[in-house]
Order: sequence, then structure tokens, then C-alpha cells
Amino acid sequence: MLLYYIKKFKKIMLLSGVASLFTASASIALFHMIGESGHTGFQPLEMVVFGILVVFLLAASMATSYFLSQYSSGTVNSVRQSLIKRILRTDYGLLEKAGRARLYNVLTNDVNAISGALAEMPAFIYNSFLLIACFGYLFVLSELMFGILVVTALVSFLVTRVVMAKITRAANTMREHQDDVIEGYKGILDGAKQLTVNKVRREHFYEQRLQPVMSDLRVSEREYGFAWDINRNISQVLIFITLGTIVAVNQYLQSTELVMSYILIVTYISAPFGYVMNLWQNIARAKVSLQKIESLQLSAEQVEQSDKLEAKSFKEWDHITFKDVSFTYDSDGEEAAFSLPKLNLTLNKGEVLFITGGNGSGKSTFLHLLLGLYSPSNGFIKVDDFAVTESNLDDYRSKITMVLPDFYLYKELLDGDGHPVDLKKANMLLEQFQLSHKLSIDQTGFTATKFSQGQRKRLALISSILEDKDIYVLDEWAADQDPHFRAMFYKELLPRLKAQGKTVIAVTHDDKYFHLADRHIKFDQGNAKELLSDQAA
Ligand SMILES: Nc1ncnc2c1ncn2[C@@H]1O[C@H](COP(=O)(O)OP(=O)(O)OP(=O)(O)O)[C@@H](O)[C@H]1O
Repeated sequence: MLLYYIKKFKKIMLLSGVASLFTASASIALFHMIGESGHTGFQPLEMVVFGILVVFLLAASMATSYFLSQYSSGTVNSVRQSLIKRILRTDYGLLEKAGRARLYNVLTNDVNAISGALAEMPAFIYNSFLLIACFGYLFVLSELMFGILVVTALVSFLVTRVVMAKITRAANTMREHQDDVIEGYKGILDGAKQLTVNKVRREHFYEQRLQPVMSDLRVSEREYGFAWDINRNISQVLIFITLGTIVAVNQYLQSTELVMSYILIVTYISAPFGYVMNLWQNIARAKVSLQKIESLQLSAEQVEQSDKLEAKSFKEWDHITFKDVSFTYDSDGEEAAFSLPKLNLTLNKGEVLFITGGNGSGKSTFLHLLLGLYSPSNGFIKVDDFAVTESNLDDYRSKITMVLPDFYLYKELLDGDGHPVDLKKANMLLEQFQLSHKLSIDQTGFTATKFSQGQRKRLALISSILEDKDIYVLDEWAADQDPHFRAMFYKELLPRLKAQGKTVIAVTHDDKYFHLADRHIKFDQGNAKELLSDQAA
């Protein structure tokens, strides 16, 4: 994946490479002039040449910086976009398994780690050119001293490689602890009200949940940083050993100018050399982040266009059939996972179907299967004669609109084809749902954002109605409504939707209105049973 981004930005990398080459050449030319003229001083012409070289160096290094910044911002954005696309395309079941905290960590820490390593690439090229040019120049000056330098560089490289195993281990542990800390942050944000009101809970949460994971993270960060410090310290000591050796061998070479040139250049390249070595640190972190992302099994960035279900037959669909559909959650090892065993069910177009059952009986799990959010473990779902498969899933889902308990209220209101909604119809619905005094709707969506829970749900339903889809999946929509809207939902809205030929599948606990459904399916420990109208009421 790192290579993919390097290739994607090869043009700008090439440009920064060329600019780096000019910078390195100008630096060497300046070193050469200083070395040659150090003892005699500059002649007037040399001063002019020196001045031109300085200006050239400034221009080349500024061009390098410009290309570097272009590249850096480009890669960060590109990594972020690609990950977001992958997450958006990933099967919901996998995202649910990964959990919000891990995904959030991927989008923040991992994106930064990967893009950070990539952003260093042109600077790596720049510094590498500089090193190659300086090494070449030092070789021309003295083969013996060059030999000493090469030995030092090799030792430094080997030390880095040895320390690297420890660094990679530390980076892995650090990354695991970051997930735990983000999970803790989620507890702070999602539970802000409970933590504010309940002092005991707040202190317990801080001391027992947050502090231990933060302390684990601190330990792993310290180990990670310490490993790098060892590496950096050894490299620094090696520079002094090199300089000392150069001075020591001077008794054989007897050339102060040569030694001075060497010391000047070795000191000058110690920073780029350290930089090139340190890049391994970023690569180590990026690799861990890449492994993390791969472990989430996100979808590819580009996926094949989904097959259309036969448009004609689907438009004129008649029923959706669950044929021997079973589903089992992944077990977390502690207790047996919940299952929906062999579900055989037919949902007919144009009917109002109530789904009832006790808490944990499997109603929402069934809806997730119906919505194509979960895939059946066995069996299949059919629309008339067409089996719903991965390739036509998007097309199948496009017929459904929904309001689930954990809905997100998107401010933009769109019809089923993604176009702005009919404003007249939207405003009429606002009137009906008594929201027109709270907000207004225009081409970009609705304006106000502060609603009560019941009002939010009404707005979510309006948004759903405006999508004008065939099938409505509503999970306990009326639960947060006052008696007036509850009655309106069951007695006015559902019959109106039915009259328009819509199919409504609604999870409900409102036994007062059970008789208003065309059909009634009751779940009990995962088993679905259709109740006759006299049983349902
Ligand atoms: N993501 C999940 N992973 C594992 N088990 C789950 C998951 N979601 C739900 N379950 C389990 O599946 C069972 C059925 O849950 P489901 O949400 O379908 O029930 P429900 O009938 O909708 O309940 P409620 O009326 O409380 O909303 C529960 O025992 C629950 O613990």
C-alpha cells in the first residue's frame, strides 16, 4: 500500500528528486570552494561564483520544500480519502465487529502514521541525494577517510536494524493500547451526562477504566521512544568516533585542510544521515497501522459496479421471501451467540406488517437481515424469483427506507434518486408533523438542529417519506412519540402509506394498536411465529 501511494505521486516525487539533486550539487560545490579557498581567501571572481551558488542553493532548496509540501498534503488527503471510501464500502457486519473506537483510531492515528511515513519520502530522497553527493565528494578527497566513514555508516545501519525488532514490537503494543484509550474517550463523550451527574461513576470510570489504559499506553510509548533514543544516541556517539578517527589518521596524511573539509562535511551530513536512519521509525509505525487496517478486512477502494436486479421485475415485485434463513452472531467466547434459526417468511407488497416480541427476541436482528446489513449464515432472501446476492445488494437496498433507533439525522433531504426533494411536499409534511414552527426546509436541507428526541424521530420519518421508497422499515418509531403522534402514526400515517402501495415493516410494542396491522409476526428467542388477527389483538 505504501508503494501504491508512492507511485500515485510519482510526478511530484520526481520533481522534488530533481530539485534535491540541484540542492545537493550546489552544497557540494560550496563545500568544494570553501575547502579549496579556505587558506587563501576568495578572489573577486570566486566571491561572485560563491554568491551565485548560494542563491542557486536557496532557490533549489525552496523548490524542494515547495514540492515536499505539495506531496505531503496530497498524500495525507489521499490516504484519508481512500480509507473513508473503503469504510463506506465495507459490509456493515464487519464495521460493527470492528467497533467505533477502532475505526476512529484508524481514521485518526493510522491515517496520520501512514501519511506521515509517506510524507517523508521526498525528504528521504532529498537527504539521500545529499548523502550520496557528499559521500562521493569525500571519496574523491580521501579514500582512506571515506573507508572510515563507510564503516561508521554500516555500523550505524546495523544498530538501527537490530533495534528495529524492539521498535516494531513496541509500536505494535502501543497501537493496541491506543485502541483501549480511544474506547475510554468514547465512554467520556457518549456518557457525558451520566458522568457529570454521577460523581461516583465519574471517579470510578476515571480511576478504573481510563487510568489503567492510559498508564499502559504511557509505558508502551516510553518503551517505543526509549528504543529510538538508544538508536539516536549510538548514532551520535558514532559520529564522534568517526571524527576522532579522522583526526587520528591525520598523522599519516598530514593534511589539515583535508581533515577540516572532512570534519565540516561529516558534521554537515550527520543531520541528513540521522534523518534517513530515523525514517525507519516512521515506516515501522506505518507498517503496524497498515496491518491494523488490513485486520479490519475493509472493502477495496474500487469495487465492481453492482449488477442491477432485473429492473422491470423488481419494480413490479410482489413479495420478499426468507427461505430457510438462519443467522448466528460471532461468539465472543464467553457465552453462546444468539441465533435466528431457519426463518421461512414471505412479506407481500403493500401490506403493513408488525413485528413484536420481548427484548432480545431477535426483532432487530431480523430487520438487519431484511435490510441487507447482515448476510444470512444459511438460506437466502429472494425478491420474487431473484435471490439477493452480494452483487445486487445495493439495488435491493435501494428499494428500502428506514428509521432505526440509532439513526443519524442527515441535514440534507434527498429523494430516492439522490435529488433535492420536492419542497412543497416537504413543507406539507412539516405541517402534518407539527414541525413547521421549529425549522424550515430549503434546497440544501433543513436548518435548525436542536430538537427533542420525539421531534428528531419525526424529522427522520419525514426524511424517509421524502425518499419515496417502496418499503418502510421502522424500528419502534412511535416509542418516543406523545399519545397524539403515536395515534397519528398508527391510525393515519400507516393507512396512508398502505394506500400508496407502500410496504411497512414496523417493530412495535404498542399492543393497543396491534389490530391495525395486516399481519403480525411475533419473535420469541429467535423463532418467528405469525399470529392470526384474533391472537394479535
Ligand atoms: N452485534 C451483536 N453481536 C452479538 N450479539 C448480538 C448483537 N446484537 C444483538 N445481539 C444479541 O442478539 C439477541 C437479539 O437481539 P435483538 O437486538 O435482535 O433483539 P430485539 O428483539 O430487537 O430486542 P429489543 O426489543 O430489546 O430491541 C440479543 O440476545 C442480543 O444480545
